[in-house]
Amino acid sequence: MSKIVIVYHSGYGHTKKVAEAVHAGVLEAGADAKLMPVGEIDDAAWDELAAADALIFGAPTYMGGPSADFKKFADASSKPWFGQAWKDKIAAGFTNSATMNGDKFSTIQYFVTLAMQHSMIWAGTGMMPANTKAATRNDLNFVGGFTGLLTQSAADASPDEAPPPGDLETARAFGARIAAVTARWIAARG
Ligand SMILES: Cc1cc2nc3c(=O)[nH]c(=O)nc-3n(C[C@H](O)[C@H](O)[C@H](O)COP(=O)(O)O)c2cc1C
Repeated sequence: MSKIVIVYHSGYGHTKKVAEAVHAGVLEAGADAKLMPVGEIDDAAWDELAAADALIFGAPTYMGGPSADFKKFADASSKPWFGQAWKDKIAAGFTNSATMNGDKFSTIQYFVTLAMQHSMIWAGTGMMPANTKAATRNDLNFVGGFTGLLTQSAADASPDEAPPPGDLETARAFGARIAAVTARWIAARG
């Protein structure tokens, strides 16, 4: 069974909701999944990251990039980077923010760069966007991420209210996809 760690930061709980939905999707797809908030990473957690087959990065978009807490984790990952401990693991990422666009892609692009520095294998959403006239807010992939999962939480909504159900369903499907990609990668690797 493949092991997938969702390593994320959430300042106010919205991105945590997304992380939990991604986690549920990974489990539903039959992989072993662990939620790892960046604030709780100790030596044992670094070992778990090194032992995983896939890492899914998650952070809210703050000021057009990943939150500082996530960046602190990324900087600390220079230690496994020295020995290329994450080489050839599957990598994927998600971000949540208040504005529909809000420069979310800068955060996803940062995750891709982080993954490439670690010599990981990036996997995108593999989902078509809901972008027709008939599309509604709770359709799968309404926010329209290809490179990474994008979700939106209204600025005045609590984590109980946002992101909306369609975005959380998209997060579950994303988790299931990354689990499927990881299973294929492991099988091919032998
Ligand atoms: C310091 C700060 C900067 C923010 N910058 C952005 C931004 O650049 N784009 C955006 O769409 N939303 C921005 N927001 C809104 C958050 O992304 C949004 O509230 C998100 O749901 C917070 O997720 P969290 O509850 O997991 O922290 C910002 C919020 C804060 C607190």
